Amino acid sequence: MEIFKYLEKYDYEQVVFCQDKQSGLKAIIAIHDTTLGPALGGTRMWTYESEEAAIEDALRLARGMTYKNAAAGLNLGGGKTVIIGDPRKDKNEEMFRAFGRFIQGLNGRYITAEDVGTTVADMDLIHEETDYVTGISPAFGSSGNPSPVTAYGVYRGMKAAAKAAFGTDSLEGKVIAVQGVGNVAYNLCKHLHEEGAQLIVTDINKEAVKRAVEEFGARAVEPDEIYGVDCDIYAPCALGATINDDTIPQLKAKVIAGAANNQLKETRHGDLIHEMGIIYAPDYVINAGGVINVADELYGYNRERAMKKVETIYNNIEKVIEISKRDGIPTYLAADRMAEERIERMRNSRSQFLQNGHHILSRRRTR
Ligand SMILES: NC(=O)C1=CN([C@@H]2O[C@H](COP(=O)(O)OP(=O)(O)OC[C@H]3O[C@@H](n4cnc5c(N)ncnc54)[C@H](O)[C@@H]3O)[C@@H](O)[C@H]2O)C=CC1
Ligand SMILES: CC(C)CC(=O)C(=O)O
Repeated sequence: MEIFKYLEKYDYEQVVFCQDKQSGLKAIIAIHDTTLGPALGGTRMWTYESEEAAIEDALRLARGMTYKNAAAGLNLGGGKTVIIGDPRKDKNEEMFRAFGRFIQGLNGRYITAEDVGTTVADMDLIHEETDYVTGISPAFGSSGNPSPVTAYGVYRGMKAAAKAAFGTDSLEGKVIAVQGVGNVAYNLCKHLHEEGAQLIVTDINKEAVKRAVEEFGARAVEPDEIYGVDCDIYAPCALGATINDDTIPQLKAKVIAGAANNQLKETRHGDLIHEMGIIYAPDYVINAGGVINVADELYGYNRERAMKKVETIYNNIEKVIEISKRDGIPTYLAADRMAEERIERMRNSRSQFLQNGHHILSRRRTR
């Protein structure tokens, strides 16, 4: 991988490699763009096939956060961390504390939170070493686990996309195929079940599938069968790149709306589904609920205020679909334009985020 060529192509600011032999920490912090403010994005722990795959994931996810935070109207830039390792076997206290010290060393340019493979308990360990972490336990005046709020935002965004496709935002009786029933999708399924949707689920974790079958009356299918099932809505809620050359020909859904980051393998796959008449709710617009929620901590967490902002996801999905129809462009492009326009507007009045010795997070303890 020609790293600087890649960084230049998408204009990344900084990549930090963190190594701590004692704890086994191997982490990559990618900071994409801090025009709007410090980079906020979660930490993913995953067993990557190669170091190159881990670097690529960190970079793609960090850029996604720049667009997510901008489109959500947050005054935050985009960054993300990946920790290389198996979250079921390789975690230890020293690892997250060492990672916390690396974050502290960035002096506020990057703020972390949960993502796949990390939990509130992990964030609490990071918090032992740095204030630049969100999604820690509510006992610290924090917002806790972001997944239920992400799920609520996805549910609202899915309704907005359904309205454009079916003429009503009611999901009653709609058949929804959910890929991955982890932290976010479990909570999403709860909302969908309560509204009377019929669920088809899959996961590589059999326990997660069993829970969805038992609690929501979902029908279970094998992981590779989910793309081709007869359904109204496909909700990708596992990992990225599931909308690709292999899966697109199998899709029967009229709407794609789910929580996963980086759902399109390549942008041309967004063009393809647009040509097929599928309404795609852009990933970083629909799954912004979690980051909106944790970002509220920067003002002293207020759940009511955070949830009010999460509600705007419905309008943002409507807006993106409107722009797509008006300009005859795919929704992913409409979302990119919306985010880029906001960053450009702010670029004129702000340069790189600079720490001024008094970070906004320092307010959290005083309330
Ligand atoms: N947790 C949050 O608040 C947010 C999460 N996201 C994204 O949403 C997605 C889900 O996140 P979480 O629910 O937190 O993660 P999670 O790890 O709790 O859930 C993911 C689930 O997908 C399953 N899975 C993995 N590969 C699979 C495959 N090939 N087929 C079927 N199932 C598979 C896993 O077994 C797991 O149950 C991720 O892409 C994440 O980056 C985005 C925004 C916020
Ligand atoms: C989990 C969120 C709090 C932040 C994030 O990394 C995301 O939205 O993907």
